[in-house]
Amino acid sequence: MLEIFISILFGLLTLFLVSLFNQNFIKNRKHLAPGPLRLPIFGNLLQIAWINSKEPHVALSKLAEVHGNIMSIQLGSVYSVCLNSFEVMDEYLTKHEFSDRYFNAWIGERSFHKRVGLVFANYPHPFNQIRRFCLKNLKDLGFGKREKMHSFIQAELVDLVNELKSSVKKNNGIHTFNNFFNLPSLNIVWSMLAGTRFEQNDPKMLKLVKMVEDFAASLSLANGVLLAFPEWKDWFPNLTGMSTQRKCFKETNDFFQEFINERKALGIYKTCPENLVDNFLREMDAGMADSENVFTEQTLVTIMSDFFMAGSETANSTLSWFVLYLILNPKVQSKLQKEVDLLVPKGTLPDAELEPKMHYVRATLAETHRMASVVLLGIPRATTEDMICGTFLVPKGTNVIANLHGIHYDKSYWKDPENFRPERFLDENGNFKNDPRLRPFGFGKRACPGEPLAQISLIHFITVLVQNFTFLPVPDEPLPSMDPVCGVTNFPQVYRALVKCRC
Ligand code: HEM
Repeated sequence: MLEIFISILFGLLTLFLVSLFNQNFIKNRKHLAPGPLRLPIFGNLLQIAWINSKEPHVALSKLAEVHGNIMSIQLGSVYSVCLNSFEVMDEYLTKHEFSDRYFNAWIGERSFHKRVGLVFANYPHPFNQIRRFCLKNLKDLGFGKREKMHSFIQAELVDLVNELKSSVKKNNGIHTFNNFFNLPSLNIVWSMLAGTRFEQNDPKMLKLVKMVEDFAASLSLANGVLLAFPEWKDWFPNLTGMSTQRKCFKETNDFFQEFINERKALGIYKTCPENLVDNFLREMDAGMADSENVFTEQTLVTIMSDFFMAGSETANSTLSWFVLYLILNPKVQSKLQKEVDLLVPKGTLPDAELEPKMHYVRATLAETHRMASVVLLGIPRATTEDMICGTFLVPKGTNVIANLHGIHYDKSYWKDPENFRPERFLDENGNFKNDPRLRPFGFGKRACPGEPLAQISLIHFITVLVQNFTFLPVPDEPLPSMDPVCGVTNFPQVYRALVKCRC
């Protein structure tokens, strides 16, 4: 019996060593970027988990200190390259050859198992066509223009202030921040797609909020393993969170399809289109005869889902971090209130002329973006052909990870990255100064198309929040934790605050 056991053990050990040797030395690795030793099956996943299982971006930054800013990482079966400095991201992510997205069977679950939509559209075709359509629509519908945005956002802000006031009144001045900014963030994206907003407590809106929250909750690290082992989604659907996700994808896609059906039945889109969906339906009709037409209903459903997933979670997370930073940095909060009180009369919003004068508000937003780095590792890119980076080969189809958190926490540049210090974005005269190394919205052709919309709405939210409230720690409770909850976006843990109305 013992002999059989020893033979099996010996066999397994030999298999392990052969595989280890093959993975690291036999395959043609000598031209590839350096990286940590790959283990059989898991590649580098175990090392990443060993270094920091809760914050993989921190583990990648640590590994990059040893292996360099262009580093090979084997994520299970997926060969990847991780970029870790501003210089390499600025040089490579702006190139055509780095402008595709990594796509696998897991990612395809949300988009009819096809590369339709915008976020994962194949580069350059149909990406160029779809992106051009989306940008033109954002522009034509007024998103990105301050005056137009003003009217869209106003209603969200009024509701937000009332909601917070009534919550603190009910709870002796205490509010628990848990996805509090989800609803207004979703509503802004919805008004872009649909041309209208939902009223508070509209059952349809509440359903949509729940779907997006369930989806975000399902994006745990256990679920992230599907990036490395997409086939596990069918082998272990419950363990990997795939079952919940499938339900979310179906519900959200059905929701969008229902709206598209309503617009089609209404028929207004043919004569006077009112929103992005109407404009898309027109493109669909115009291209009916063209077999190459990329304007299909599945593409439209996926674009809607893309904007929801990409636009609402990010704004919700940024605002949640912003309030938390204010609680922990009372001096910043009073400086902000001073500037807002001076420039923006109570009950009004900053208009297009005032906004450039709001130096401290803009600096605080920039510092919030830097410190929160809500899209920690970007959205995975892929190379369209073999590329030489420095002296290394990055083969065609490589999954490329951009460690955006790494560039925002680079000690050699920011000096004290762990401190929340908006002043780093002010010049000697107290004027806001942008920093090219602040890259929350990414790089190049695939950079975030929602940036103008996000920036304008965030400035409005910040202004109204400090205009109306002061956020403080809850007396006799430990300070809220800065430890993040990492999924695709980076969230603060649920926290409580003492909220004082400034009315
Ligand atoms: C705080 C707010 C936001 C942050 C930090 C953020 C960040 C990002 C980042 C890092 C990327 C990947 C860029 C790259 O690959 O280089 C991205 C892509 C994208 N974002 Fe945003 N985003 C925000 C808000 C929004 C909003 C409001 C929308 C829509 C209304 C949006 C829609 C998208 C889309 C569609 C893409 C994919 C673009 C493509 O692949 O061509 N985002 N975003």
